[in-house]
Amino acid sequence: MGHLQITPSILNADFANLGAEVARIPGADWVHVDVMDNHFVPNLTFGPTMVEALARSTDTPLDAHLMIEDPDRNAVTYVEAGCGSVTFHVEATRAPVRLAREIRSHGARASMALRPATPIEPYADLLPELDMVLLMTVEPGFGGQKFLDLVLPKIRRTRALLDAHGVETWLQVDGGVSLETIGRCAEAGADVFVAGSAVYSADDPDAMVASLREAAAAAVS
Ligand SMILES: O=C(CO)[C@@H](O)[C@H](O)COP(=O)(O)O
Ligand SMILES: [Co+2]
Repeated sequence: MGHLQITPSILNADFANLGAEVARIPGADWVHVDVMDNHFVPNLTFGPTMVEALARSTDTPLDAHLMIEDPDRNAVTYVEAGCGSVTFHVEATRAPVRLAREIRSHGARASMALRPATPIEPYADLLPELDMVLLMTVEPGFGGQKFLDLVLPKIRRTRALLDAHGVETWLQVDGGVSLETIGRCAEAGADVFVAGSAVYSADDPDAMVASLREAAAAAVS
């Protein structure tokens, strides 16, 4: 397991002031940008032009979560826009190995996301091709949803598969992560934590980033 990282999602931030919103979380390891196309999920956010502007506004690396159809066609655009990590959904791609290799060859970390009901086992042999696996702990599409405890066994099984492969692949969880739920995720084996509403509904978002980090560390100490 790598060191514990906190990756705030700007989905619940003020979209009219994104540069300023990101400046409120200097303690974040990454900024998580949720790209939604209104096809793969029933919500629409922003595309590469916005992401590129955001990348210029901060030194914190961007972690793009692509909830789009046909990521095979568009994922590299987000590397070119300045993202240090690009996550595609396995349910949306025709060729996950080719896509992961393409993202890596353009210089970004390659990551693959699974919806809550998608099992990890069919993809076990792909893990060495990936820098990160993202397990969704809500149905993708919206911030502020309730954490799905039913994903916890899959987090444990994914951690066991990663350990069995002996790879450095990070294990990210996304959806409903808060002070109340982050300990369960860490204890199950996650090491990268996306938190949207928990961070941006806090009076002091950066203090919440620190508190989340402490809560995750306490669960595995
Ligand atoms: O990808 C998604 C939602 O589809 C997430 O990144 C959420 O935006 C996280 O928000 P919270 O569940 O933490 O409020
Ligand atoms: Co996300």
